[in-house]
Amino acid sequence: MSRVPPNIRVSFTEPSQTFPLPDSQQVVSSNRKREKVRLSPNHSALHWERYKHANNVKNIDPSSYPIRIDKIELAKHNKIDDCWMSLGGKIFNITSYLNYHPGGVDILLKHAGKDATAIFMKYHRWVNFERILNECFIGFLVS
Ligand code: HEM
Repeated sequence: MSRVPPNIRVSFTEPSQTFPLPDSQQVVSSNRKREKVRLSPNHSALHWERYKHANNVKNIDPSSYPIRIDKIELAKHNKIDDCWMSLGGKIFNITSYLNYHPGGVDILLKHAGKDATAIFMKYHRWVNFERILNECFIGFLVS
C-alpha cells in the first residue's frame, strides 16, 4: 500500500542536482568559484571554538564592556594586530579570528575598522557570525 496520497506527485532529481538547491542561500551565483583559502594547521573551526574560550579574545578592559563605539574610533582598529569589525550594529574584535577565517586574512583586512555587514551578507549570509564571534563581542556601533 502506498503512503503517498494520490494527489501528491513525487519526483526524484539526480543527486548532482539536489545540493545546493537552486534557491539556497549557499548559491551566491551559478558561475562563482569558491574562494576558500588553505588554513594553517590547527586553525579549523573546531580549533577556533577551543581557542576563543581559553583566551581573552576581546582584549579590552572588562570594566568598560560593552562599549559604545563610533565610526571614527572603529576606523582606528584596522590592523592585523588590532582589528575590529562592525557586523549588524555590533562591534567585534576579530584580531584573534583572522587566521581562522576560511576566506582568508587579506579579505578581512580590507574591511578592518569598518562596518562590513553588507559585504559579509554578500559572501555568506548563512554564516552565523554572532555565534562564531560571541567571545569577540566588545560593544555597539553608534552614530
Ligand atoms: C569576521 C566576520 C566573518 C566571519 C565570522 C566569517 C566566517 C566565514 C565562514 C564560516 C566561512 C566558510 C563558509 C562556508 O564554508 O560555507 C567563510 C568563508 C568566506 N568568507 Fe567570511 N567571515 C567573516 C567576514 C568576511 C568578510 C568581511 C568577507 C568579505 C569581505 C568574507 C569573505 C569570505 C569568503 C570569500 C569566503 C570563502 C567563501 C567560499 O567558500 O568561496 N568573510 N567566512
